[in-house]
Amino acid sequence: MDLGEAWARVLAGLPPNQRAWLTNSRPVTLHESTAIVAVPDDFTRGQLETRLRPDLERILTESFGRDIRIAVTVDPSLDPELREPQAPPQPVVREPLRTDGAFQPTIQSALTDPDTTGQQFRQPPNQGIGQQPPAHHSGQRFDQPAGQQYTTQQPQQFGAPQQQPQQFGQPLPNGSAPAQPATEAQGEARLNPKYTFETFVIGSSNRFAHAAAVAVAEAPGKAYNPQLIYGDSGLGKTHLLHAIGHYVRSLYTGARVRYVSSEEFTNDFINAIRDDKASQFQRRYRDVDVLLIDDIQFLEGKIQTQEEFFHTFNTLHNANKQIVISSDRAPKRLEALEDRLRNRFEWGLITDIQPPDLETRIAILRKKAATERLTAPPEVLEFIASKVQTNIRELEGALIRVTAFASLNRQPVDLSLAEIVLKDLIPEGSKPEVTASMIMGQTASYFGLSIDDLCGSSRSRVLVTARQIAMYLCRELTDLSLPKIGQQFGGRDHTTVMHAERKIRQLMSERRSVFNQVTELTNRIKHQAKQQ
Ligand SMILES: Nc1ncnc2c1ncn2[C@@H]1O[C@H](COP(=O)(O)OP(=O)(O)OP(=O)(O)O)[C@@H](O)[C@H]1O
Repeated sequence: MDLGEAWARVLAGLPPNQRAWLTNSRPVTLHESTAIVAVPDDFTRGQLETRLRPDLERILTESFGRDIRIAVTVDPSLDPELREPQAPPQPVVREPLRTDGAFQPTIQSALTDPDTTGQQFRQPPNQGIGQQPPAHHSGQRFDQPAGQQYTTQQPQQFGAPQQQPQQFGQPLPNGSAPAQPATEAQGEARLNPKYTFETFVIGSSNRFAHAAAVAVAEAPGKAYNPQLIYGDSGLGKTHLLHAIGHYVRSLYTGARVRYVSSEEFTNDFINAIRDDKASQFQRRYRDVDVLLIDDIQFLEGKIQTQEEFFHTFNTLHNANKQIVISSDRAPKRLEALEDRLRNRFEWGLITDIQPPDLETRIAILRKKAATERLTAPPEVLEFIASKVQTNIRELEGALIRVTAFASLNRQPVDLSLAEIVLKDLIPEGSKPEVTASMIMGQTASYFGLSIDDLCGSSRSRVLVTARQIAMYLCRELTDLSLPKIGQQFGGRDHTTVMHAERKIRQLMSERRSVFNQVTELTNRIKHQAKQQ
């Protein structure tokens, strides 16, 4: 059965008062267990997401013989009143600019063979894994050099009236400059300039999440709301959240975008209560057009913060503002989160990211090497990609180690050198768990310091380096988030951890002593983890 047939059963199976809501709706596509349905306006979407959802999902589940959930997207062109009665004949354009929100073709064309009717997502032929989606993707070409896609020459005004879809950002000709300087984008929105769609490598493991993220950025508040991206640590969730933020800001002038980890949200909330600044806090998170909230699992068990986030969510959702959430688990498995929050997450589109396959890992390394100006021949990239399989952060870390070692020794990067540097990498799967306290303990004893020294405020040179190495290793060897690592080191801010990571990466290729210290410590820590 295809989605069209199943949808006919839905229409036949509903009572007339419910069926009326579906008059101008359209089933778009089925991806795994998610049926995407387009409706003409936000009000209808609200009805489908709440009142009609149980019946729709029941009939679809019966039709397909497996659990199906719906994700509802707004496509204003489905509104009969907005259709042009007699559109003048148009010349045939191979890659038309979309003016109606652009989200369904985006997600569909990114995932389907252009020659099929698009009822099933599947990998397009001729498309190498790890490459960009087809050129017709949302009317833009994807074979342009990095930095030239996803940008517009004249960003559109944000908050255009809903019935005027042509006001939404239209991807404009290629090669145009970003609408806003990176510094501004980094400021209020707090976005990492490196995490953009251009630097994100697409493979079968993340294609759906990526396509949905592009769709959401092109039509914030309309395409899918909320979008939830889940997957294991280091697979690119944060990267996608930031990429959405950048792209929205380049498409819509004045769009208010805010990225926050849920730990920061929690701390901010606690401080606001303490300092009696609740209304300031609320303005910060509610007066935005796009809220990107990372690692939502940290809200588990935090009742008051969940309550506050629930209201933030409702305020934004009611005002058709976009919410994008990341989590390390599917919402169903966020057991210590209140039902009403979990339930709201299910209103939108849930997308997962899986560990990348070998070709995608190689493509990621190739891109990383190009952006960081690291030189490594293909066989070395393949070797690294075959050694590190489940965490992209570790994959990048391995590349940095190999190239840093080569530069220190003034040797070319080749296979034998890579084998030497990575010989101690323990095969994944049997990977023992490394904890922050192990790293801190080993680092402290290696440098003849105490844990208190690492957590304290002394800025002597040895101490600063030791502290930064320990933070770097926490980043590389554990799944801890930046704020969590900051907390371990005497409640430091997450930006301090980011700085430490950058600093040590740099020092490793400049100072042999630092490279040796990091390597030696890694071995000791992994050895200890194996013993336990
Ligand atoms: N598909 C990809 N293409 C290019 N780089 C990627 C991709 N996926 C992840 N990365 C890189 O891998 C690193 C880790 O990614 P990121 O921090 O987004 O992971 P995460 O899923 O948010 O992890 P965590 O749950 O631990 O926060 C980043 O440097 C990111 O740029």
